Amino acid sequence: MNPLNIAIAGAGGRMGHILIETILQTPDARLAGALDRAGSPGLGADAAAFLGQASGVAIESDLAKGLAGAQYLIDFTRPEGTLAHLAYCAEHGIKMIIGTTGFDEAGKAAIAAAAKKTAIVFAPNMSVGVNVTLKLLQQAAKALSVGYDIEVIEAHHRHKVDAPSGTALKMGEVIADALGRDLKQCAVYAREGVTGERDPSSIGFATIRGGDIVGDHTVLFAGTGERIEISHKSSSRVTYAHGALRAARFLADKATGLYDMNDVLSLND
Ligand SMILES: NC(=O)C1=CN([C@@H]2O[C@H](COP(=O)(O)OP(=O)(O)OC[C@H]3O[C@@H](n4cnc5c(N)ncnc54)[C@H](OP(=O)(O)O)[C@@H]3O)[C@@H](O)[C@H]2O)C=CC1
Ligand SMILES: O=C(O)C1=N[C@H](C(=O)O)C[C@H](O)C1
Repeated sequence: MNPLNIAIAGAGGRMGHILIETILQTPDARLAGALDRAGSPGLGADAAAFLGQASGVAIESDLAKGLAGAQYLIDFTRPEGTLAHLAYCAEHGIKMIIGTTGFDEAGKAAIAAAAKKTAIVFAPNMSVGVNVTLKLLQQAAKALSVGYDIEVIEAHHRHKVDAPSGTALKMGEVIADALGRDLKQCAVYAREGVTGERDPSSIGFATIRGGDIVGDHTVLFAGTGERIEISHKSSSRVTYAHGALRAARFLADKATGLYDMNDVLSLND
């Protein structure tokens, strides 16, 4: 069996490290390249140096060098980095697995456009558990559509730069869709001062940042006389890395198209 030749963007980042470690332990995958942004301190070093190992793959900022032997690019970086990689991958038919969060509408549109030229899985959370939780939320929202106030609470490590998390926003979208609401119209992202009473049609978001929290998400359905909480807690980033590799395997027979983890995990209704 030919291995999946995978390059990693953000090779020096938290997700980059766990992805490189996971690929080196995965028989059907081969580390085929490693990228980081120009100016990154790790450029030129072996991509597995942080493990005390030699992978034979140096970290590059030049996309042509870093992607020369790659069929897939797994990208967990920042929107501006992903969008630069996207243009190159679309042009060269390199399939992408995009885990980066924090895109604006124009960024999401650019990903959809690139998927006409190459195959892409784009998902704010690649863990199996979160994607199953999204299904539970869909069901709960339909059953609790009247008389329950909905609040999404997320907590992440002190280094996270975007808020609310991509996963929290996805949870809000899934719930809003199930209720026939538009998240853009009903989301409340912050409260301070005299806010007035809660609008029952709103979906509230609360963000906590601190320490080394990998990623916790809870959706609270608060009714009269009872509360339902649906929670997912990540204790290791390895679950995201395994999801990203499942996404790469899923793309093996796809030439173009935009997919999400529902497609990868066969969770579509
Ligand atoms: N979909 C999912 O399942 C998950 C998604 N994420 C998302 O993945 C992203 C990365 O998270 P994490 O690994 O914790 O972040 P880190 O900050 O640890 O890593 C980001 C990496 O991307 C590099 N980078 C930053 N800017 C650019 C750029 N403009 N071009 C190229 N590379 C760049 C950084 O380089 P340098 O350090 O030199 O700046 C670093 O190597 C976030 O958006 C996060 O929300 C995270 C976990 C799971
Ligand atoms: O930045 C992180 O760490 C994470 N980001 C993703 C998000 O924004 O939802 C996924 C996970 O929660 C970890």
